[in-house]
Amino acid sequence: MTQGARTADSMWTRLGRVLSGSPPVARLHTSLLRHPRIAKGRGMAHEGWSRVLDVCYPLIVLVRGTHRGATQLGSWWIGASREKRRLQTVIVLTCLIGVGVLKYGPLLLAGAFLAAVTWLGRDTSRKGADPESPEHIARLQAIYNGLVPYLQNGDDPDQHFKPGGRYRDAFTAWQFDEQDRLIRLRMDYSEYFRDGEPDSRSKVERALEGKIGHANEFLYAWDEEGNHLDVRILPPLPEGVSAQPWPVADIEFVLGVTDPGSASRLIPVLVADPGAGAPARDADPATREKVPPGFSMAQLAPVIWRLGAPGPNPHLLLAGAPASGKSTAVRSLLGQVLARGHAVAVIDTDQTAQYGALAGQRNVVRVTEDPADSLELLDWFGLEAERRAERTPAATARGDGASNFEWPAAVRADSPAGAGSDLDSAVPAEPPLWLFVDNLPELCAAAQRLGRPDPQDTLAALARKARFAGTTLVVTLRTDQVQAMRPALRNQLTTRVALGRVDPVSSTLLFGGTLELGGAQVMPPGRGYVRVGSGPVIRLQTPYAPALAPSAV
Ligand SMILES: Nc1ncnc2c1ncn2[C@@H]1O[C@H](COP(=O)(O)OP(=O)(O)OP(=O)(O)O)[C@@H](O)[C@H]1O
Repeated sequence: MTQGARTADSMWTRLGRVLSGSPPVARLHTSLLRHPRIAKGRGMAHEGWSRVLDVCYPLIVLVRGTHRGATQLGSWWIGASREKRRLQTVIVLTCLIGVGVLKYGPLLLAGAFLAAVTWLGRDTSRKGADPESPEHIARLQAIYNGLVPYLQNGDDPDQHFKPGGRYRDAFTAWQFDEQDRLIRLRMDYSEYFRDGEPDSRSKVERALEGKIGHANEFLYAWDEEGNHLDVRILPPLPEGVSAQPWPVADIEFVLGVTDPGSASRLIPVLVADPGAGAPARDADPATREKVPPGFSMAQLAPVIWRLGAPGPNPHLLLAGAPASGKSTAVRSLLGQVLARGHAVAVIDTDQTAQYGALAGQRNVVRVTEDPADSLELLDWFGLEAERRAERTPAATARGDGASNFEWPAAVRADSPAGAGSDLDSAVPAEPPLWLFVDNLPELCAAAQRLGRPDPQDTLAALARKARFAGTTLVVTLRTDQVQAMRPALRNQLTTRVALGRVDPVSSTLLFGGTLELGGAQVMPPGRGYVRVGSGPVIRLQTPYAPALAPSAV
């Protein structure tokens, strides 16, 4: 805030205090101040007054300097003895006259006077004071104080964190956004702090979240070599985004939306206004022109999963906490896949009947819930991928005949023969084929119960072949089950999504590095993180996709 604005503010505050002496006047005063026109007028008056003060600032400095000089001269005159005063006055006057009679003497004297009064008139009110605003100082100091119990170390020669210390002893950089929210904080800590131990880090991260606010999301970058912690505090991503026809290329699939800074482009997205009820799932390009009531069109950053021919990241691993939105994300993807005429097979060993509405739809090869049927479908998929890999790759990759393709009755669940017989029969010209496995550990447990080999080996082999067969795998599981997953399969599923909170171990397995994610104790459904191939880890909000007929997705 400029000095002018501060002065104007205190003027209004004083006036308010005088006026608000008695309750009725106080009420009138408050309601007057809150009146939109008066508030606007006050804002304009503040602005105008601070501009006037800014323009007149040099004059103010000169007047203040002259005044301070005159005051100092006055006190010298009163304090000095008569003889001393006389002698010093004669010396100074002689010097001034001597300089004044020189060629450029008057100019020199005027310059010296200006320099002296400018120096005397300088703003000394904040000399040595912290340049941050008092509100920011209070917030940063509160965060510092909250970290002291976890980061103080008696052996630290720099004593970055100590009771009674100042936030500047440890914090090296911070940033507030236009809404005055802290969005970045960088700090140094003792070299003796055990930053390699997840437990120690976790305590610091939870303390930071407690002090900065659980409503935010946090990205932590621990620099173990340099003993620095860089924290990024991110605002919530937009909610109310539902599955809709995304304006993207045919080889692109939208996994959700992210921060504008994390995407290379923005696209128009229909967003439900808060409290508008169910998201507009059935919005189509025509309604984009005319936004339905309760919705607005926003330019949002999409998370794009690009599937080329063959693509570098053709398989997706979707991990998430219970009820974090895994099946919903799968449904959103299924809708996009089917809308492009691709074929899908779904294994839902969870038996949640989430995908029941898909059975019998065009290009839905089969939806299985029964473990034996699921394993059979997996076997068929393996043979089919092998057969496709041996056939003309170009035809498969292009998806020639995708829209007119008829699946043989043998593999369709809605046909009488579809319950398992002859699944390995040959299939003619083909659209790209997808296999969705919702809840992989359930399928593994079922295979074990039936005395069958671990499906993870089959899936890993399938994933390797799939690059040349035009097939794509999408596998979901709970985040805490990522550790138990076979690396051979995990390494093949290079597009990674984690919904909900992610513990440090799973985060490292899914996203690598020392990046740690934290934030709200309860994240909204569909909120998480994503990394496509070797790209950066970015935030993700998946679209809402209710279990309806996929033709409307
Ligand atoms: N992107 C989203 N926007 C709004 N609501 C969502 C979103 N994703 C999921 N939900 C809601 O969250 C709830 C749980 O979703 P879902 O069943 O997809 O989670 P899940 O992780 O598959 O659950 P489970 O662990 O039981 O398999 C549902 O009520 C769903 O409607």
